Amino acid sequence: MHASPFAANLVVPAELMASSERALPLAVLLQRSPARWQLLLAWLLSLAAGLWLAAVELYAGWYGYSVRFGELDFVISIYPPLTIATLWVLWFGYAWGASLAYLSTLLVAYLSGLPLGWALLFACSNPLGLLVLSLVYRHVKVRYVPSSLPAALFFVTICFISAVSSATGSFIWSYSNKLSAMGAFAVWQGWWSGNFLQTVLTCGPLLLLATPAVLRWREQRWPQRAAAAPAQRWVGLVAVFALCGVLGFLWLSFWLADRSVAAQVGDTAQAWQQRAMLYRDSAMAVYWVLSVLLFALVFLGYRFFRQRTLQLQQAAQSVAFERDWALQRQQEAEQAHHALQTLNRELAVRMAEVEQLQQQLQEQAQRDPLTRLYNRRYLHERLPVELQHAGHLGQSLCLVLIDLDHFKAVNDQYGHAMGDAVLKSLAALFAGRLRSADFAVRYGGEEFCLVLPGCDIAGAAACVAELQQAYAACRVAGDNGALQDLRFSAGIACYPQHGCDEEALLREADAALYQAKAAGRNCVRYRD
Ligand SMILES: Nc1nc2c(ncn2[C@@H]2O[C@H](COP(=O)(O)OP(=O)(O)OP(=O)(O)O)[C@@H](O)[C@H]2O)c(=O)[nH]1
Repeated sequence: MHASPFAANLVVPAELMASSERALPLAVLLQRSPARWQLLLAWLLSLAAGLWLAAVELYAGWYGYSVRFGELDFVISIYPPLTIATLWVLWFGYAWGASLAYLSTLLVAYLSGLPLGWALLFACSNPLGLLVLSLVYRHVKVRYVPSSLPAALFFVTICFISAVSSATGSFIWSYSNKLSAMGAFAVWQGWWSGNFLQTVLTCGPLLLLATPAVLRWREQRWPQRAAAAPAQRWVGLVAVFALCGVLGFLWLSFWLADRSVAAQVGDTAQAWQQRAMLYRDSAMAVYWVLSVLLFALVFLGYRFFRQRTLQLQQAAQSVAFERDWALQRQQEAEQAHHALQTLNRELAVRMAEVEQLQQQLQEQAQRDPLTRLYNRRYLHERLPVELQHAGHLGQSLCLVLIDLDHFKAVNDQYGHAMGDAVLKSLAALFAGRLRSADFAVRYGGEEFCLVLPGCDIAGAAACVAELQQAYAACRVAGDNGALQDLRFSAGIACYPQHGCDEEALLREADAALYQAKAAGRNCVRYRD
């Protein structure tokens, strides 16, 4: 039995392995197992660590590195809870990391004096950026561990898109803190660049170092089923999302720069100078963002078409494999068919041989070997059938017993060979003179029996008389001389008048034969 191996042939190349493991649902916390407490404890410790680090920053009054970008001073903000939340998103799923990011940001914002309403809104910014990250990694087949160059480049790209997405929070911050447009622009630039650099520089190494151990720990407690096939439409969605984000980024960059100068300085020459400088600085930022975007789109497109190409190649391979497999099966079937035909032919030959042997055996069982006449067994088989047939047709049937006269003397005088020859010559006479419906049987040593269906006594007597004449005319030659004028006596019994069965008829014919012998031989007798 051949199993189609084409399914086994569909091996996904290593580089197309599912990028992120399937998310661990929050519902695992409801399962009755010690592992849920470990997980909850780990999550709470992560939250506490993030909050503690954020609080340290808050009270130390240090939010990141100050840099000068052209004429603009801004702080590349560092926000520790973001690193922890990103790792939770990638290792355990969006819900774990997003909830952690939201709660820590909410607390930090509230502690730093933001009104609760604004804080609740503001805390959505990082989960928004993480959503982009999570969506991309769940639906594009790239490993999130940056262990190879493509994976690392993809990681940097996605971190950038995620950072730009989450930087929307900077406007809420600026607005709620009543910062000028110029200040908002600086906060925003610092937010996304800090977010981006922090994620790449802290999460990247941590993912490389700790992912195997974390996943082993997770796998032991919550073994995963096979990852679902990624939906290709998400690739397009993510690309559109990124494009919209960056186009928004460009528009905001110029709008803020323009507004800041127009609002603060007015339409003077100094204002125009400041405006030109801001445009130049923004253009630089735009240049870098566009470069990254271009790279991201090219990379995403490359990955997408590579995946599609590989899938097509695999499909073509499996079709070719399936076709070869089917051809092979067909060849095997043809070979089997030929072998079967040869066997059938051999079987037919053997069957014919067996039939021939059976016929020979049957002949041997029914014939006398010396005279080739039927034997007594045949008479017992055939006579009842002939009697039944005669009864159906209302016809008569004669049975004649023949015994050679003085045959012993032949043997004694000329030898057994001559005796055999005499027996054979009489048998030949029967074969030549009887009708096709009649048959002759060698009944005993020198005794013969004739069965003549449809024949009455007169007909039988005439037949016997002809045979006696012919026999007398026979000349049988042997080594010791030749014999002529051979004689036999006969007794006739006729169905139905002398009997209706084999035994009665044989008895009657034997009695008649006895009478013929008694009457001097070379004659025929029957009862009228
Ligand atoms: N050569 C030869 N002789 C046979 C065969 N079967 C029987 N005999 C001989 O046939 C002879 C029969 O002799 P008997 O029964 O005395 O009969 P008979 O000499 O013909 O005398 P009647 O029948 O009275 O005329 C015996 O000598 C048998 O040996 C045979 O197959 N071949």
